[in-house]
Amino acid sequence: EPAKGSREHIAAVTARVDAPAIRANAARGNDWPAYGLDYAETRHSPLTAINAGNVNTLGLVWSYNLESTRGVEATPLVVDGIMYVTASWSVVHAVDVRSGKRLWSYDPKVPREIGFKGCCDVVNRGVALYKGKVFVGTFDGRLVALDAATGKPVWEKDTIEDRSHSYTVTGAPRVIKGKVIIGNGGAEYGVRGYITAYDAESGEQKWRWYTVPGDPAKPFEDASMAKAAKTWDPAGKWWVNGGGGTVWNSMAYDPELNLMYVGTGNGSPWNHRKRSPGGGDNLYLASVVALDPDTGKYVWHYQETPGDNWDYTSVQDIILTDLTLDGKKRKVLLHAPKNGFFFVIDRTNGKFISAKPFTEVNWATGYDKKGRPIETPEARSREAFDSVPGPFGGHNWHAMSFNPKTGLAYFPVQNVPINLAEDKAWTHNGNQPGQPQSGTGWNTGMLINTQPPKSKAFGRLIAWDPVKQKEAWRQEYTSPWNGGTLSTAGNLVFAGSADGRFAAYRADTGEKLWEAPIGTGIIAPPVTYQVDGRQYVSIAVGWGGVFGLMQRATDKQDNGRVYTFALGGTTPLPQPPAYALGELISGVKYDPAHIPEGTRLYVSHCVFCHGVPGVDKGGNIPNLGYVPSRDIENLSDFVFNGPFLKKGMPDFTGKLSLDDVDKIKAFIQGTADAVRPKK
Ligand SMILES: O=C(O)c1cc(C(=O)O)c2c(n1)C(=O)C(=O)c1cc(C(=O)O)[nH]c1-2
Ligand SMILES: [Ca+2]
Repeated sequence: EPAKGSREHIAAVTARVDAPAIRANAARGNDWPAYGLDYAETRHSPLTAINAGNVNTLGLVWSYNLESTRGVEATPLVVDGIMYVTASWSVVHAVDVRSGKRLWSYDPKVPREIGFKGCCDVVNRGVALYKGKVFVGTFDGRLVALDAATGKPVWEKDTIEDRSHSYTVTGAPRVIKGKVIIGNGGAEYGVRGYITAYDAESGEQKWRWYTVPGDPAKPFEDASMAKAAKTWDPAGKWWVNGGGGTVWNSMAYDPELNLMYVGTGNGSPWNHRKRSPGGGDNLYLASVVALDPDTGKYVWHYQETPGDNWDYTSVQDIILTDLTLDGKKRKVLLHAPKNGFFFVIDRTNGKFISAKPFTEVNWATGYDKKGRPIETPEARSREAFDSVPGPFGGHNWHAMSFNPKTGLAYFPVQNVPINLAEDKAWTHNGNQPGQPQSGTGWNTGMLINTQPPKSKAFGRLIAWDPVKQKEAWRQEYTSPWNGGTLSTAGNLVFAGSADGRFAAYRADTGEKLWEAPIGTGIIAPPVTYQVDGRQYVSIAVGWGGVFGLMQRATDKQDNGRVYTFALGGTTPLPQPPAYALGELISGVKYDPAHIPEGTRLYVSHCVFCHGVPGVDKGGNIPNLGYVPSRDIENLSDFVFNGPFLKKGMPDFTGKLSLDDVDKIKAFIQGTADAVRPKK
């Protein structure tokens, strides 16, 4: 017997992680060997040692510093006490659960200068584990296989077929039938979505499936693309910008049906009229698609948001389960995408069963019997529309779990108010292949927040009954953007929140039973597992993601950390340092006549990282209302080849003029002046 935590031990226990082991573990719950725990991605653990009766004695065992200052979104994987977790910039850490100490770490050395190529922070949602190898998709689009015992790279593949466009990888790979499967992101900048399978052993590419058709003047890759092209209008030249449909988060697999399921992303540009002037559903955007995992061949799809116009990605977690509906047992999939409706779909054939709103919704009143949304007249307004849910989703990537005993799905629900109006001047310019990818502003074909949004911000944790299609309970949060969930057979739901609390709730009633004040905002989902007969709960913490770039709900902020809890744990919680906002800027000279144009420039180049000056309070990226006033006076020093290129800020040389910068300054100081409390 090699010593626990030794290379021999790690090699032996990780070598055993294969399909039968992952399936057997789903019933025992000793390990957490795959992203959603099992292929059905239920995130429901059968462990009961920690339960509703004793969770109040849960305490910290150890915390581990991820040395990360940006968003941490990873689901840690654990096999016999060996944990694999990722931090920002796709850095992988192997941690010994028995000691809380580092075994190894691996930094894929993503060039920090490309940070701006991602819409939504330099995050990573975790690794896949299979037969002794750990697989990570890196922010710059590589898929790297590491030796699980040593952290040394075994093979590496470039998954990006066109580097003139801003593709990034933030999602966790999955391993299905010996193939590592990974998609990518970039639909805020103009890319064509696809998903690729590589042989886990050799890295050889096995298949690739595109989610949207390419240039119709060229041969289509397969029949699914020819079929999809009929739902797009060539007058929109969607292929120039790529069309979107990125697969940046969810996958699930049904071994009996031999089908894998992927969720696809929004249209690129967002604006449907710009993308496809004659209308059309624009397949396979915002859909759940079933593929043959052996060949990558399209089998069926169900499109949740036809003709997407609101960044309504359908990449949210997909959960496979069986439900008794009208007295019949049905193989279904459960899905709560950004668009605010909870879907129950027949996973054998993609047939729509039901959809009901799980949150406030104003773009559609419901779904008809065929599974098409009934849109409200204002939903496609050119002038202005605060879509609810907003583009950050009624539910984003934050993990959902499903407890078959309570019959409830648990996930965080929210609204982030955003106003959308058509950018009438938008053209394909600036995003042509071969030209420098702009990436210096979202390429949406929309004016975003040039008019102040009126919808309300909120966040809550809900339990949803997919049979009744009804909320069973809720817990209100203090803000949007909260952590994903873990469900356990101990009648518990665990989840963290934006305001830095990690809590356990009764799964059947929602009553809060336990809480740990972590301090730092939480977005990632917890996991649970058993080591040497003791049950643990772990959560990776690190504020960030798209909302976390510009806003936060805490006054404390620490590096990324993994926290591990067990019954009777007595380690004191680390106290994160306080986060203090600076003074509101003042005295920067400007011409008020510049404010309207400055607003347009600011919202198209700055707002999605820096937020609204003096209104948002700054997240991981400073709010420009609260930096030293002289930095705004000297704004061009930061905008053109500035000091933050190494942190991922773009260089706006050639994209903005000195005049433009003056107008942006006017907007920043003007907005700060407008919100300054009157004496
Ligand atoms: O369309 C895309 O390709 C794409 C990619 C990503 C991503 O890769 O993180 C996000 C989004 N869209 C998106 O719309 C979104 O709200 C979002 C939030 C986050 C995050 O990690 O916090 N990523 C993304
Ligand atoms: Ca998106």
